[in-house]
Amino acid sequence: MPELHELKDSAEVARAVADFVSAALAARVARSGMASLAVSGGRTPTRFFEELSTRDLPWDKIAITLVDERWVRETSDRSNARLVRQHLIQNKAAAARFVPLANDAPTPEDGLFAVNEALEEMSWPLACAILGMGDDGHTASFFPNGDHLEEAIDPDAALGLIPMRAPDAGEPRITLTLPVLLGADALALHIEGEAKKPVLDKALGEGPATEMPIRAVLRAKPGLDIFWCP
Ligand SMILES: O=C1O[C@H](COP(=O)(O)O)[C@@H](O)[C@H](O)[C@H]1O
Repeated sequence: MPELHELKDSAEVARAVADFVSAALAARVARSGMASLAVSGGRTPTRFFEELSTRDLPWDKIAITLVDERWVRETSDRSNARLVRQHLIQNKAAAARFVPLANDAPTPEDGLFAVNEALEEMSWPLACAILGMGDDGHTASFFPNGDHLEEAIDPDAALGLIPMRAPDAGEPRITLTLPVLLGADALALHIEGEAKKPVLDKALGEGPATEMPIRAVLRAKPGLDIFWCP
């Protein structure tokens, strides 16, 4: 069963997730001298990003990337990188190195090589990864009916980063794959709002992971920490 942390409100969740991330980053820097964090985009993480950005951490030894990205320019308000720059790479965390998952190439396929090269400069495996979840049960860019979904949620996936297109994904996407996320020292799911609880309950039930891809994570990591508030 997952470890469900039910918090009062968004501010409490932000503090709890920031505590979780800070502990993982501090432990890894103490052990290895540097650490990497992968965060989600979307609407949920803003407050958590702002809280984390104020924490006393050795930010100059920390690299931050995303678990997934929409293939748009950073000027777009759909850009997850834009969200990270505006709300996380601020305050004390301004000293961290941010490695975006998108570039100016016209498609994720065209940009993949350069993104992989940039990611290689980070320390691996991740010290921490924070996932979100959409109302359709997608996480990262593991979308139902995604053209590379089966490859992305294969625990033995050969690639760590792959493009993804799906009918409900909006833009073309790029996403870290399941084994990269599972390899993190600390992995958690951060969700907020009454509407997400029944989605989570359904995901914890039976059914194919391709229908609700968050199941791939819940099943591979049964003790997953889940942070939620109404
Ligand atoms: O498109 C995305 O959506 C999910 C969930 O976002 P939310 O707006 O419901 O919080 C997010 O985790 C993912 O990173 C993002 O690309």
